[in-house]
Amino acid sequence: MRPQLSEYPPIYSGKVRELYAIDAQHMLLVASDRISAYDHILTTPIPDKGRILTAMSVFFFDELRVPNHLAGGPDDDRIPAEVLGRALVVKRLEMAPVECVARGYLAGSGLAEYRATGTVCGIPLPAGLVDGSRLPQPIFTPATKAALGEHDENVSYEQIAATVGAGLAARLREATLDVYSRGAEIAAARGILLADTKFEFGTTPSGDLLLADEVLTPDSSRYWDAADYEPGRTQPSFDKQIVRNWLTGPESGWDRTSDTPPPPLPAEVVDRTRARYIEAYERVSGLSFADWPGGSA
Ligand SMILES: Nc1ncnc(-c2cnn(Cc3cccc(F)c3)c2)c1Cl
Repeated sequence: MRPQLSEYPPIYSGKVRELYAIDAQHMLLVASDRISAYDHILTTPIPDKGRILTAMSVFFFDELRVPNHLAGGPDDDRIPAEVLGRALVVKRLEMAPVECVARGYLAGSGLAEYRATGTVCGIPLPAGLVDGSRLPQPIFTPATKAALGEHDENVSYEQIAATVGAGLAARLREATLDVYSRGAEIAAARGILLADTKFEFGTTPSGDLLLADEVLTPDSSRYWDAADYEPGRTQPSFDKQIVRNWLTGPESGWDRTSDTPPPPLPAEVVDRTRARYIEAYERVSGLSFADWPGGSA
């Protein structure tokens, strides 16, 4: 008999995820069906988004064989029925206060910093790069965690070393670049470019460094379709472009420069977006989402 979610004290609620306490050593990490766009959490959920992104994290945890915070499988008895398939039992860690970002391509805040300074997080890059340029090799571009609703602040490696110590900073950089490179290689072989990603790591009482949080999902990474890749413009998001186009198109009646919240999404946009998340999972993992726990079936 599975416990009720209400038996677990809530610890933290993020934009699209929640964290609950199971016991002194374990937490429940829950992914919702909420989707955010243009820094707004949309009122319309994408059915199964939480389950699909949980399945993606589990695929990469398993495939990349990285020491990680998982304390059980996706059907662990401690997972309440109402969140089965979109929740994971994880070991409670001492989280490093660093957003560990790896970039293989230039986009977003990295592009903005490059255009202003020719560097990203103090790392000099070749001249002449454009939006979407592939970098000569992936770079570690850490950020400090921002308050809910704020953007993370890119910081230099030296600043991270000053914060967490040279030893842990080196371990974070090495693990970040290793996991990103191997994950990006798997995805690229299946036609999906992981342009960048954000990891979180934590340590156990005995000092082991474990990969935590979500891993190489479309919420923590930029997913681009390799077939549409064309440097020199903003690349379309594999999973969010349908929503972005509708919100900024003539049908939504929404002005993203206004302070008004985005309108609800039409069913067709929701359905196509759900299909894109499933397509991303099945292409990257080679697995069938139909086999994943939870859901109405
Ligand atoms: N294994 C761990 N041990 C200790 N703390 C964390 C931890 C804290 N914060 N976050 C980010 C987050 C993940 C999901 C839902 C949220 F609401 C927030 C993760 C983890 Cl994953």
